[in-house]
Amino acid sequence: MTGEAITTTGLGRVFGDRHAVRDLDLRVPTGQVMGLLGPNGAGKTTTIRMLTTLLAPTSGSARVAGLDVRRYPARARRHIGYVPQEKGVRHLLTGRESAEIEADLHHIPRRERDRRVTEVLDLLGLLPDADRLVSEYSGGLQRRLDLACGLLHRPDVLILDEPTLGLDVPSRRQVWDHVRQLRDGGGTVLLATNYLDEADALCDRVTILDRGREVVTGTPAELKRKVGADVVVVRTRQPDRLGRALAGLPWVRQVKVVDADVSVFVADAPSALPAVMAEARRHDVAVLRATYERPTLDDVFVHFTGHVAAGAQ
Ligand SMILES: Nc1ncnc2c1ncn2[C@@H]1O[C@H](COP(=O)(O)OP(=O)(O)OP(=O)(O)O)[C@@H](O)[C@H]1O
Repeated sequence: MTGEAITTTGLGRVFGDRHAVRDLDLRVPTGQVMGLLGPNGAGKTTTIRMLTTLLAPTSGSARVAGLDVRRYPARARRHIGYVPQEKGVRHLLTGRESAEIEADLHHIPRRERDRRVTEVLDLLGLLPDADRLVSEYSGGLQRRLDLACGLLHRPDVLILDEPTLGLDVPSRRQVWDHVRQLRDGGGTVLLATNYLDEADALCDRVTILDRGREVVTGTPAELKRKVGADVVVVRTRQPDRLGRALAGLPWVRQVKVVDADVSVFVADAPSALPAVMAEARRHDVAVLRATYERPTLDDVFVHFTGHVAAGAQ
């Protein structure tokens, strides 16, 4: 599959007089991980339900793997692996049995089934636990089993709703590693998340939704650049001398001196830091400490939505 794995055009859904999703133009290139971010009620799940053919749009259109989801829902579903927020309870089954049932739902023939089940369990590192009851699984294992089940029919596009909700840090990182592995193997992933560190670590691009509308789309780095500059902060006993030396240099956007700290606003802090240090040396300024700060995706989120993300710790 080449080009765009997911394309929506003016996609919308109304419930009564409430616009859950409005006029959404989403483009997810093949082979990328795309994040859908937004405060609670922003329309992430509604978007995902329309893309996975579970909910009919009230306006616009959506194509997944080149197939219009309204016109060809069954064909589109064959290309989509969907892992919802809450999977059905299957505590009385082993991991392997759960995957087998899922394979049956996809009408995978018996002989092929056993091979595929072993393949996906292996891919997610679940073979050692395959024959234990799911009721004995940790949250992280359960989530990896959900992912495994989403991959059984070898979908081109994987759609995940809050893939690491409620998981501890090591389990979250494991899930991230698996998502990256899928992307590196050529797969496309769309995921909704409330965790901005997750979006930053995992997503090639993100779209922020608010009240059903797209607010902004870009790579995490592009979005951070949109909200502001990086800052190099230098602590020194001669802050005014350093401030004067730096002000007016072409690569310095702004200098602020507060007590012993000189804050230097620049486009890219890691590359500006050595230049700041060189200026300090040239003007005989002794540096006590130098650090830098970059805007985070949390800053981006607040900037564009005016809300703090629900998943922010
Ligand atoms: N079946 C429904 N009937 C009526 N309103 C709905 C329905 N589903 C969603 N909504 C409304 O649509 C809006 C978007 O909801 P949605 O679940 O898509 O948001 P979300 O971004 O996924 O939020 P969360 O992070 O809380 O899951 C909300 O105002 C919600 O109340």
